[in-house]
Amino acid sequence: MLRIAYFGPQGTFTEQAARALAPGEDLTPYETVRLALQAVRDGAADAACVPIENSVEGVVPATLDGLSDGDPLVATAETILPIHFSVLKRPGSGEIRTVASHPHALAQVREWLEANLPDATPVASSSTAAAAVGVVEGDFDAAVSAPVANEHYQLEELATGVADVRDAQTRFLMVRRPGELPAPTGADRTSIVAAAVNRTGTLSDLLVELAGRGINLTRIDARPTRNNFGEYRFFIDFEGHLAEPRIIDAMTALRRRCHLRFLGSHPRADEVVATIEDGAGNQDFLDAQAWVDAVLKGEGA
Ligand SMILES: O=C(O)C(=O)Cc1ccccc1
Repeated sequence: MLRIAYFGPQGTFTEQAARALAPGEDLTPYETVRLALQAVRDGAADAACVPIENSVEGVVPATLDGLSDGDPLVATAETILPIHFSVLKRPGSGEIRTVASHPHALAQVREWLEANLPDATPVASSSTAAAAVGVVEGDFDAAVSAPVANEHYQLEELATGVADVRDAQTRFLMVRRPGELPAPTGADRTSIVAAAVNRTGTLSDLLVELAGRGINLTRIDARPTRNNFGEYRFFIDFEGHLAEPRIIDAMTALRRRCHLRFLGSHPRADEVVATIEDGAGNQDFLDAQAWVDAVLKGEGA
C-alpha cells in the first residue's frame, strides 16, 4: 500500500483530492503543505497531495514555494475538485463573532459573510479543516469548511453550498521524488520553474522559445526568490509532455537560457488535448531532425 501524505488535518479539500487520486492507499494528514512535501523528501511518504491553484484566488503560494525550494519533487498526477463550502458551528451555540478558515476559502465567501454574518470577524487558519477543529475546541465560533469536514467533526451546519463564485474549482497535485514519468497521453501538462538571470528581456526570451514552437501556456506565476529583493522565479505550466520531441526541443532551448527545475509532466485532469500548430507537431520535429541527419551523412542536401 502506498503511503500518501496530504495537507490536513482530516476533512480538508486536499483529503478529498487525495482519496480521488489514491483510492484505498494509506493517507496521513500533515499540518502544512511544507510538512506534507517534507514527508516525501524524507522518505516517510511515497507521495504527497497538495493544492496548487484555484479558479478564484489563483495559486497556493505555500505549494509553489515548497516545490521550488528543497530537494526536487515531481508531480505525477492531478485532479480538479468543484469547491463550495459548509459554514459550521457548535451545536446550539449562540452569536457568531469569529469565523475561521484557510485564506483561500475566506476569499471565496467574502460576499456571503458580508451579507449573512456581517458582525463576524474573519480569522485565517492553516486549513479549512483546522478551522473546524478550532470551532470544536472553542477557539472560533464558526468555520468555513469542506462539506466532508463534518464527517469527522460533527458540527451544526449553519449553511451549505456557500460560494461567491459559482463553479469555483481547485486543482490538486500528487507529487513524488523524481522517478519514471507517467506515459504521455496527448492531453498532458508540463510544469517548470525558471530562475531567470537578471538581464533585460529574459522572461520575454523564455516565452518566445515556447511560443515559437507553438506550445500553449496554461499558467504563469512569479514568486520572489526570497534571497534578493526584486529577484523572481517564474512558474510556467504548458501543454505537452517532456517525452514529446517538440517539448524536448523547447526544454533544451530553455535550459540554455536559465536555471530550470522540472516539476512534472502528467495527464491533465480536464483531458484537454494539446493544441498543435501547423509545422509544430512531434512528427514535424522528427522529420526536421531526420533531414539534418541525412545531410550530415551526405545522404541529402
Ligand atoms: O484547507 C483546505 O481544505 C484545503 O485543502 C486548501 C483549500 C482551501 C480552499 C479551497 C480549496 C482548497
